[in-house]
Amino acid sequence: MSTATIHKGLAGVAVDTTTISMVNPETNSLTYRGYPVQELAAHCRFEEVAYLLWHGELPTPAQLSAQNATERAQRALPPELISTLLSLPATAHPMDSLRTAVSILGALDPSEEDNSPQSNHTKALRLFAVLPTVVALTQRRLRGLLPLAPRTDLAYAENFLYLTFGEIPDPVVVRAFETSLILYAEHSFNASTFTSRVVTSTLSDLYSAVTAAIGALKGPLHGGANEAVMAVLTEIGTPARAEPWLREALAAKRTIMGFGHRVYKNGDSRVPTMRQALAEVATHRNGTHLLETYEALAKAMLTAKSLHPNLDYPAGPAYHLMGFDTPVFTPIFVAARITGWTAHITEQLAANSLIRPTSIYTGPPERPLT
Ligand SMILES: CC(=O)SCCNC(=O)CCNC(=O)[C@H](O)C(C)(C)COP(=O)(O)OP(=O)(O)OC[C@H]1O[C@@H](n2cnc3c(N)ncnc32)[C@H](O)[C@@H]1OP(=O)(O)O
Ligand SMILES: O=C([O-])CC(=O)C(=O)O
Repeated sequence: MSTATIHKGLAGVAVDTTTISMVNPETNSLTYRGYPVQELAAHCRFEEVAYLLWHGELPTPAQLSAQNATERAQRALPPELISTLLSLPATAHPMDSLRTAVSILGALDPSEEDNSPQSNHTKALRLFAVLPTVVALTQRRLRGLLPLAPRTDLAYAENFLYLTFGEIPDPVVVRAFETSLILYAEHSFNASTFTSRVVTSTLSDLYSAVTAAIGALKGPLHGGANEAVMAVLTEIGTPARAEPWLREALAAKRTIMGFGHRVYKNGDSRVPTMRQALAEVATHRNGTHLLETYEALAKAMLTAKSLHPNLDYPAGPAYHLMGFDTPVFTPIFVAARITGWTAHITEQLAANSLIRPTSIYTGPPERPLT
């Protein structure tokens, strides 16, 4: 029997260094390239944060306008992609559509196999530009609406919302949406980012790494929780039901989506900022009742299990009040996290080592076949 120690779920195991973000559960802080995420959310546009994650520094005005021009010029989807997306069953989960879209974009890209930093940056910016168009197409399809053409005169967040709803909502909603994108952009070696690094470590291509990362993010223990939270809040219905609902759910050994975190044990650094954004949208969009149910469940969960909410908890109801259908919540997370994933893919390639852990065999001992 081996004496090797098993680290189930790789909990607490540091597998590499990174310069992209630092999650510090002791100080309850998160920095991107050294900048506190709350400050970035308060002062930056999402395009600037994307630049920061990719390049390590915030852009100068000239660098930002060059990036914006390239991004805006690439927002439209190739016709082959539109027809494939529209050929998928209308019941397909939007995460499946998104995963398929990235895979098709890889197959259509003649430079797919070029893993140079320049080529991969070009691909990252292209995915950043087109993902809102794909998400909006899937959202409109859920409502039986035709896709809209992207607008090059609008900034990233405004264009995303316009493509989805056919109009640009109030600045309160735009800002809350952009806040969520900035908070979702990057979070060190989470499961989906690690997945992208594992795929990259085999010297596979960026599209394959992102496709795999989308699959990892879809799960309800990771990004899929923002959709599951909305199901829970809908099931609870009223603030007064939160405590008895939780008692029954915990007695039935249910996992309460949107609570707990592998790294933060005393609260997710991003939640206060997103909770504030949720409160602003709730005031603006007649969502006080939902906010009260949100608060009642969070309070009951802290009392019953000493567990704090994670970012998916405020993001889910905020997206609901903004007007998105629940199956589109995790795809929005993808559109934001493409920045972090692609920064990590570049970092992995710059100092690559095949990621291949070991296991301890506990099956039958060797035995003869005949
Ligand atoms: C953006 C993101 O991806 S954030 C994460 C989003 N995911 C969710 O919200 C899903 C719900 N949460 C969970 O399932 C977990 O908290 C995870 C997967 C996020 C983290 O899990 P781990 O780090 O493995 O924590 P672990 O499972 O060891 O939890 C410790 C204890 O708290 C309990 N616990 C943790 N989270 C929850 C929860 N959401 N509901 C009920 N109990 C929970 C566990 O059952 C365990 O109890 P035990 O010691 O009696 O067995
Ligand atoms: O870090 C994690 O394990 C999950 C998470 O919060 C994220 O990816 O944003």
